[in-house]
Amino acid sequence: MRVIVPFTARDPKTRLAPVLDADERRRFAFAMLRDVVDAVAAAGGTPELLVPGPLAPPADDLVDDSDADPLDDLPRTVDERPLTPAVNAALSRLGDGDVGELAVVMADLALATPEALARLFGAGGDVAIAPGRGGGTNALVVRDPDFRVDYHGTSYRDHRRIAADAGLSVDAVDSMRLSTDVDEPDDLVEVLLHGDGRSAAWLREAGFAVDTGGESRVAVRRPDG
Ligand SMILES: Nc1nc2c(ncn2[C@@H]2O[C@H](COP(=O)(O)OP(=O)(O)OP(=O)(O)O)[C@@H](O)[C@H]2O)c(=O)[nH]1
Ligand SMILES: C[C@H](OP(=O)(O)O)C(=O)O
Repeated sequence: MRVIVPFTARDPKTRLAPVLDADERRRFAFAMLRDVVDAVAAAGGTPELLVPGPLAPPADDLVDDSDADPLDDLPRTVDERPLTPAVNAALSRLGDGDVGELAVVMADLALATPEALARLFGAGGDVAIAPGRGGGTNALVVRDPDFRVDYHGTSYRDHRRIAADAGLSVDAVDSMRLSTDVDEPDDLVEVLLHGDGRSAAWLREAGFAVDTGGESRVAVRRPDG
């Protein structure tokens, strides 16, 4: 399965600005991207980056010199357009030659595991969707050239409608790990609680910890932040 991973390092993760400065958001975005690329490859997928320009990954965030960067030598398509037209251009390869299916997996799925992704890749339907909490579309598999994406807002609902209008079947994949995209400060607690990759390690290194201190809902704290 070829797996497109859209990623931008241009002022990424702005909704995390209340807790991370611009350089930190960029580093954390790369840590999540590396986790996602590792999980996609371990699930048997072939990751390809979809980026708006050249990438300059922060090498000093790797654990040590022997820590191979999963981004090295990864195939990448550069498309300066916004997310939706860039992904649709990538999906237009469907039906060419031997490209019978393509997956799109967002780079902010810090909890994605090989098992969860393998379940998505093996799901049925002309379109298989892993919804995000709040109505987004965190990952999908497309097997029909008539399907097009329309991201942002309640894109899960929009994608179901687009598929229905084209007469395509949809399989929804119920997965806590794929439904957790890391957008808001509250999402960081999920990474600390359930993550065991570079993203969780990066947050701990940056001083974040789970805060159970009397709130009705658990949060994160960063004593020096
Ligand atoms: N290639 C490409 N990827 C993008 C673009 N915008 C967002 N992405 C990626 O799409 C995925 C979902 O991004 P969002 O969470 O919607 O946006 P974000 O820019 O990361 O975060 P916010 O600034 O908080 O909205 C992430 O993997 C992003 O890196 C874009 O314009 N081009
Ligand atoms: C990609 C987009 O992400 P969001 O903007 O909802 O985080 C979506 O799920 O449609």
